[in-house]
Amino acid sequence: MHIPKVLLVNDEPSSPLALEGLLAPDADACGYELVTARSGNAALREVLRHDFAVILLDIGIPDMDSFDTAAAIRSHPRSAAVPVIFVSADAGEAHRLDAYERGAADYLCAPLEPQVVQAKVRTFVELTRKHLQLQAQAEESRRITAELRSQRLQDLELANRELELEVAERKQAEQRAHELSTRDPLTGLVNRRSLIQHLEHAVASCDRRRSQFALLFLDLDQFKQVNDGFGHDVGDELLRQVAARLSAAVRASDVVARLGGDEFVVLIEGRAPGENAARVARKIANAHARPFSIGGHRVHTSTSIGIAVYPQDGASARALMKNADLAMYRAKEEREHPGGQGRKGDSQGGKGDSQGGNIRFFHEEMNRREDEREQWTGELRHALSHDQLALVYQPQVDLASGRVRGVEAQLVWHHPRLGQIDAAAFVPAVQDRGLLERVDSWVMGAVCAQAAAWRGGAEPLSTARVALNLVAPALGPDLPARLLAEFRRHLLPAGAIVLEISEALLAAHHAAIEPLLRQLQAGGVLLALDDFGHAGTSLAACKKLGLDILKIDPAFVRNIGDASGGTDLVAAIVHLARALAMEVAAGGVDHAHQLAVLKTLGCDSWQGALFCAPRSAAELAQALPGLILTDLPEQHLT
Ligand SMILES: Nc1nc2c(ncn2[C@@H]2O[C@H](COP(=O)(O)OP(=O)(O)OP(=O)(O)O)[C@@H](O)[C@H]2O)c(=O)[nH]1
Repeated sequence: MHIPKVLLVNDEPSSPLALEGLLAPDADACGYELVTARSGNAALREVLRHDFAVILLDIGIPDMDSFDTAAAIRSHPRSAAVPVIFVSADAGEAHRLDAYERGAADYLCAPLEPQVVQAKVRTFVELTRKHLQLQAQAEESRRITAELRSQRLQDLELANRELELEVAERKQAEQRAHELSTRDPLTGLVNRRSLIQHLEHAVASCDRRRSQFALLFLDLDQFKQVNDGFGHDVGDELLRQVAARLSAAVRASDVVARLGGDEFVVLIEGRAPGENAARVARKIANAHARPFSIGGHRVHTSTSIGIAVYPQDGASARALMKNADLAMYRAKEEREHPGGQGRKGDSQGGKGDSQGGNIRFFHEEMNRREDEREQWTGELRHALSHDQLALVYQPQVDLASGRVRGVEAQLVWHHPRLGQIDAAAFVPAVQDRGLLERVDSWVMGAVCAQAAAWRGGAEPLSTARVALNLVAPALGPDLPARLLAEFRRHLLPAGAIVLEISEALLAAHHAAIEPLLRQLQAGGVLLALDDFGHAGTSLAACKKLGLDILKIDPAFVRNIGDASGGTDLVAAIVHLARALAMEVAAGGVDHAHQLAVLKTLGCDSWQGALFCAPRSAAELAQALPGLILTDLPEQHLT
């Protein structure tokens, strides 16, 4: 704490007015400091240097008049408020009054009474101390106020920063929520919901401007196999890379969306959208021709693309999507069943084959076909539950012995309107895989039951193996279990049942099918490759899969003897099948000369109208004995 000072202006320490000796003991006791000046000028210098509690001014100081000194002290702002006590040997009233008028706080006359002087000085010292205390307190409260203000400012700044941060976070969260609601999380493309909005916007703007836009609907081919073969992560990465290639193939203004699974949509606005769409579709298909490199794997894929143009191919966003989807579906069918009857798209729809995919434009005809398909599907569902399905059997004859070696069961439908129709007439129109699998279950049950019934009867059916065909487009993973359950339920011996597998099914699902085939063979079911030569299956694949029987496509049999080398082709097939230790059977044998050639080539068995058209089980059992003895054209068999 600041120590109060007292200035003694006194020229002569030994004079009767000498103040030092008088105040020194009191200064020590009361805690103040004495400063002495021996002249008026010295006093002024001290005043400029220190703050004093009180000044005791001896009137008889040298070099300046005491009153002038007092006036000089009072005139300076630093010392104006310091009380000045005059000390004088002159106790005259006039002198005293003069001193008070010049601002003296007190006037002391000799002889000085020490206690009085000390008491007066102490009072001013005490006042100064109080004043200093108050000043210190005021200073402290100013400091606290300043600190509080600064603290408050800091708090405010902090609160402000926190608020700004919260606002930014909220904005980010809103942005994220917006992206989540409009973007597909896997690929970052526009999602289905957002695409619908883009479409509706495009519809409105085209209506206003009387313009057009095109929609490309894409679906990857055999994507499931990528998941099954390489794992879901590779499937995900393929989807991401496909998304990137799609985005790279279109302009920035075009919208690329992922609907889900392996389905994508591209929306193309601007001039000549139809032509543009075809060009973009080719570009996209070509972009799929290059393999994708994923985690050390080279993954091949292709895409089926359907194109619909607004407004001619659909009067609303929804209708356009449906029709582009339909066109895509046709493109896929065309790819999976090239030249397939009933599955081939309409010739007016327009199609394009690029290496990495198949492209089709929508045409109204497709809708008509779709309606037909729906009708077939509904009627087949009804047929299944109303006993309208049946099996007919065509014998398969051993070429060497002429005896019936087996029968092929064929599915027919006693249609209430159309009469009896073959499976080929309706199966391609039914897209409901689940329904087709239910039909297959029925076929498996009926064939096994019939085979078991014949087993208990007369030759040759009691030893004939019964072949069956499936209608579902793929062998489901549970198929072996379903077929073997029927097989065992009817106590059939190994080799009693032959499963005929189409080439198309084998080609499309080669990797996944192998363990299923092994399971069937292990359970005693023989396996035949149906209609060989139809879809270009390699014999190496047959060998790898260990198939038992190879059935030559009737189309090749029909060409036996023609000028284009049909016989040579059949000869080559028989030869190769022999080299692979497979049994060879021929289907669709309608003429005796075909049979003669097949025998010469070393074919094992045959079936066809030449011997017997497909018949119901009962009719066949009745007809067989006579057929074996009488109908074979022996002259052609030698
Ligand atoms: N990896 C991955 N697979 C998915 C995703 N969403 C759906 N899938 C799978 O994608 C497959 C799509 O089915 P489909 O289109 O019928 O399969 P596909 O093999 O391409 O058949 P086609 O289109 O007839 O050629 C199914 O196996 C789904 O499980 C996904 O986000 N990631």
